[in-house]
Amino acid sequence: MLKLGVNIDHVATIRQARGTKYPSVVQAALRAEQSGADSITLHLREDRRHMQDADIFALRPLLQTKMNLECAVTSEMIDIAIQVKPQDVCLVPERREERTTEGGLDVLTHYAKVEHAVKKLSEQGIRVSLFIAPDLAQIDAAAKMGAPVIELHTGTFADAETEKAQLAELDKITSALNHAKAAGLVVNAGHGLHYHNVHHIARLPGFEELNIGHAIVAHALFVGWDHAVSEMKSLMKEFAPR
Ligand SMILES: CC(=O)[C@@H](O)[C@H](O)COP(=O)(O)O
Ligand SMILES: NCC(=O)COP(=O)(O)O
Repeated sequence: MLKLGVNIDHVATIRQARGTKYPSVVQAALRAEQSGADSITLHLREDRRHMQDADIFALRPLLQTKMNLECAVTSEMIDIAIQVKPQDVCLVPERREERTTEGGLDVLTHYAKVEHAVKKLSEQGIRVSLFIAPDLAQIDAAAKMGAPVIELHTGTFADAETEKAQLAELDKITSALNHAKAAGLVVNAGHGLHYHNVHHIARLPGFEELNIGHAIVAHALFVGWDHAVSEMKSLMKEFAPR
């Protein structure tokens, strides 16, 4: 069954806007799990604009499902990940001045560095995922370096302004998914997925998990957190192949 990873970064964004103790990311995570989340995703950015180190350490023993920690390929982040020991670490690209994650991790250009990180985390029993563009050469490099999981960046698909552009991106995602499955990889997807576009991705056979955050946090303002999570889960269930 297609799984939902709920990304709670932007619950922390609201908290950090005022430097308050609320809204609680722990409460958000636990209630997301009760509302159907199969895992909790969080991104510890180098600039700590939303999630803080203390959040990650507090959440780790409390989560009932699993933690998918997203982080850049830096020695600081790899050391933190090894201390926290989440079930999954997803290595992502990061530019300090970006508004959100732009594009996938270029594992071809940074092959040696990423391979080293995959090895270090895997030795600790952490399952490593690489957040990459739907690009066959990137997938081949991910498989070659021994990453067991990839997450396909769906941001270009989500941002497409015409149906033609959206379909072209969907074709790329479909080919990438099939290519990665044939290479024996577990394949996730995420970024920019919303209640109005998730069906295109959920209906493709082969994905293990979709990671969705910003749209759920935004929708929760109007329908409440529990409902926003369960509505996304229901939509995915409705469209996922049986
Ligand atoms: C890696 C990814 O796609 C998401 O975790 C996203 O980065 C959420 O955090 P930002 O919105 O800060 O990019
Ligand atoms: N890896 C993608 C993710 O966790 C959620 O991204 P978004 O839904 O906040 O765009």
